Amino acid sequence: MTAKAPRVLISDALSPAAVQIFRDRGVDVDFQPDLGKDKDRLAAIIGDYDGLAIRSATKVTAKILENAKNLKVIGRAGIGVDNVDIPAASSRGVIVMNTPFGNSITTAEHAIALMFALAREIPAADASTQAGKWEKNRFMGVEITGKTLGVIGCGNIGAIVAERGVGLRMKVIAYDPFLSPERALDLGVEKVELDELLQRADFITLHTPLTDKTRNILSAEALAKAKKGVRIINCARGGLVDEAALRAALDSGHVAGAAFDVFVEEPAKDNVLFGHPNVVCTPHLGAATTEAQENVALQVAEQMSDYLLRGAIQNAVNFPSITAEEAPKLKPFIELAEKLGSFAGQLTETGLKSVHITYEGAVAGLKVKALTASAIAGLLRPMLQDVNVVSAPSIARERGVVIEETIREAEGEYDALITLSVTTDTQTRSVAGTVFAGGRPRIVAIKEIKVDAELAPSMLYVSNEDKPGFIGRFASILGEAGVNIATFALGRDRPGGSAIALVEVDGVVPEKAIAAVKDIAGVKQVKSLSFA
Ligand SMILES: NC(=O)c1ccc[n+]([C@@H]2O[C@H](COP(=O)([O-])OP(=O)(O)OC[C@H]3O[C@@H](n4cnc5c(N)ncnc54)[C@H](O)[C@@H]3O)[C@@H](O)[C@H]2O)c1
Ligand SMILES: O=C(O)CC[C@@H](O)C(=O)O
Repeated sequence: MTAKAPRVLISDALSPAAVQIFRDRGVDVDFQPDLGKDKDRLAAIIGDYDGLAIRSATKVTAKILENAKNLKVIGRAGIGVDNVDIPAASSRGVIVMNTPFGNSITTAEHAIALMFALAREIPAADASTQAGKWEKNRFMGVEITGKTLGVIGCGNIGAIVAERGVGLRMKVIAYDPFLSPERALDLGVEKVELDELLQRADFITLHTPLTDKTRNILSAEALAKAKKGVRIINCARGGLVDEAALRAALDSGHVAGAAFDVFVEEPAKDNVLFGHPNVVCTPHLGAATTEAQENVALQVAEQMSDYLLRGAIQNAVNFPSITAEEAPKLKPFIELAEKLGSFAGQLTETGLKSVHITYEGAVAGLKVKALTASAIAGLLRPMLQDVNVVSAPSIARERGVVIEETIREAEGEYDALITLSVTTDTQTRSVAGTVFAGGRPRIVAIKEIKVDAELAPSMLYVSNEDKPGFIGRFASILGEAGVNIATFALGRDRPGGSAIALVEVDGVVPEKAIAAVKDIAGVKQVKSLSFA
């Protein structure tokens, strides 16, 4: 039987190149470029799709996600993912990926274009000339050469703008707390604090994401500190500049001009900046070139197909990246991590406090974040419904569970070992496993007692005092209950000490038989486990 092709909905105006990529890769694609504007219709049909490819018009809200019963991945053909409710997507296990570089050059070029438009009043001069006015004396511009360009946010796009600024013989200064001195040197920019940038810049260009820290980074107070006659360009996100305060600063002449591609409210139909003679506006065109749109459309279609067809994760904002080459190597360890988590989760009866996962040997070189997420998903699944590898870490964090990882060389007899220690209100329990040849995960220690067992769909776990007679009595209880024992793994810390048994059984062990096992002298805990 051939597997059903995954279905992807494109709900914004992506380049048709994306449609072709999906088709070539064997993904069933539905291209509805205007759907993003119709949230009710989107909510009505989203349940039919495994993937959703968007630009900025589609708003993926928690409500849309509630209806997205089959959704596995959202792909943003572009950079900003502020139109996606990431926590809601994560808690539903939906991967959200973007294309961080495909439109950077284009957007940087738009910022430079707007800088020239401001410096030489090109839009107003164009309108006047085409109106037959020939106002040669009205439009007196400023030269850019030798001026100071202040870049706020020197990441992908800011760095390209900075380099172009240096090429234009400008003095470039940058404010970005995460810009290293080495990178600043490489780019030929001077790293400064925000206040210094405000005091020195003739042009300010913004290139940060919109966060709680950057919202209104150019507030009324900041604008007041800026050099008189400054010109401001925003091609990043609406909300980085206080629009009303900027209008006041333009009206007073303190700010000489502003060029905005992005606005607090979009589509911007009626903005406080509109109508000012020294303001230039474009309708969020930063990424609007044929080249950039092809780049991001191709990239998002490739990334989404890779995930849906091969499990590879690239540029996800809510999960570590896994390449198509890594995916098959990780697979058996993901299964192992999830089973170790499930083992601990099924035995956990009191509140979880912390989880410590140690990766030893070959497994330490793999994407341990993905393995940790799998272990946490396995751990939480017996307690919570609908938890998966994407949502598990955030659910655990929300519940105050501390998650720690240790990565080290192999210390014992296994080339690769994962040890999961779970601390609850009452105890710490550890379980360790490895992957044997053929990719089969096996448990090799429980509570530091050596065992060797595969985790089968139906199992019984028993911990007891190591005393003669236990095995005979145990086997006859199961025999009397008509339960067949498939495999039997035993371990103990020392003769007469603590012992454990992991027993694979065919079918379900009746409660009565479990109660009878509990009554065997020296038995401390008996639990039916399922690893379906
Ligand atoms: N207009 C458009 O069409 C368009 C197109 C693409 C990207 N964008 C937007 O451009 C912005 C930049 O994109 P990018 O790809 O360069 O992002 P990026 O993540 O590569 O760079 C952002 C930079 O901002 C810095 N930063 C973060 N917080 C800061 C703070 N408080 N103060 C100063 N700097 C801070 C970061 O250190 C980083 O270097 C984003 O908001 C993105 O959504 C707009
Ligand atoms: O898709 C667009 O046109 C805008 C893209 C831009 O805002 C981005 O963040 O990549």
